[in-house]
Amino acid sequence: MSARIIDGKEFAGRLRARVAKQVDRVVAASGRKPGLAVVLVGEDPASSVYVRSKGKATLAAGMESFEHRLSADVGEDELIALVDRLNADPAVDGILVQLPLPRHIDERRVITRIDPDKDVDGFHPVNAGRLATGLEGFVPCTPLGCLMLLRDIHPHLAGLEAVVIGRSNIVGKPMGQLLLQESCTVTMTHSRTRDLAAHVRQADIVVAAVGIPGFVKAEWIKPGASVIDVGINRTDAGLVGDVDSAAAEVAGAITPVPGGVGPMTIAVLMRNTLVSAARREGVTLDDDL
Ligand SMILES: Nc1nc(=O)c2c([nH]1)NC[C@@H]1CN(c3ccc(C(=O)N[C@@H](CCC(=O)O)C(=O)O)cc3)C=[N+]21
Repeated sequence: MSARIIDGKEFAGRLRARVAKQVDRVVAASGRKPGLAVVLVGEDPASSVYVRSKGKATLAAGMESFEHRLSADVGEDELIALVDRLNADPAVDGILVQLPLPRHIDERRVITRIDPDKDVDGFHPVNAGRLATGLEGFVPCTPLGCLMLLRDIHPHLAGLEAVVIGRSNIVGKPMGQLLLQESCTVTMTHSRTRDLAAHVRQADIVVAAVGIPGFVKAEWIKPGASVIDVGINRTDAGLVGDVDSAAAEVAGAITPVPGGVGPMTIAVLMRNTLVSAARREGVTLDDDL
């Protein structure tokens, strides 16, 4: 049996189209476009590529893009001052500070400085707390994109066994919260988990976010399970995920790398920016976002 390949790129394209359609409502109500500010410190090539594609997607959705490129040796206080200006700027609905930051900058200080109601990345501890307690806030783009793909495959997620591999604040932890909110039975696994294979074998849903190429073996996957591969690893063989490619022979559905979760991350960023603008302007949006 061969798995259904989940076309994240196509799904993301449709989400972006729904976002673009509703941007007009904010424009009509407020006389301005939703605005996303992206801050890039330094010139890491991969980060530059991501920032460029975020800017392009923002403009394509009919929103305003503000790009701030700072040199790698910028002082922490200067970065904080920029965040303060963006917090105070009424044209800015969303603020994204591209991670990772150079080592001399305290990432937590920068993230916690962002106004939680402009934190379209959902990285601020206030938004993590809102997610954990079921309050309205911003959910990190990658796990929310994964959930959208999973909902498409499983109209009834309740009661399914979900195994999350990886416990980062950016993917693993919020992914676990989202699946729990959907009434899945969630197992959080990580580098210290004993007999990871035994956990994965029980799973109807596997979300892999460890950053190690081919870490999740095909033999671990329960036949027919849905596999979401969050890994984006650059190897000599090109971009590869965290899941062994042979898993596509066992799974019921699986996301490819590239073309799976990555494009969803950017589409959800557009969605979160629109939602932020709508909240700030008192505009109602359709619930197909
Ligand atoms: N504050 C912050 N927010 C982020 O959301 C954030 C970040 N920092 N730092 C870096 C990671 C990485 N990230 C990706 C976005 C899109 C693709 C994507 O579109 N990937 C394409 C391929 C792109 C390629 O060829 O490299 C795909 O998987 O098909 C990948 C990775 C967002 N990140």
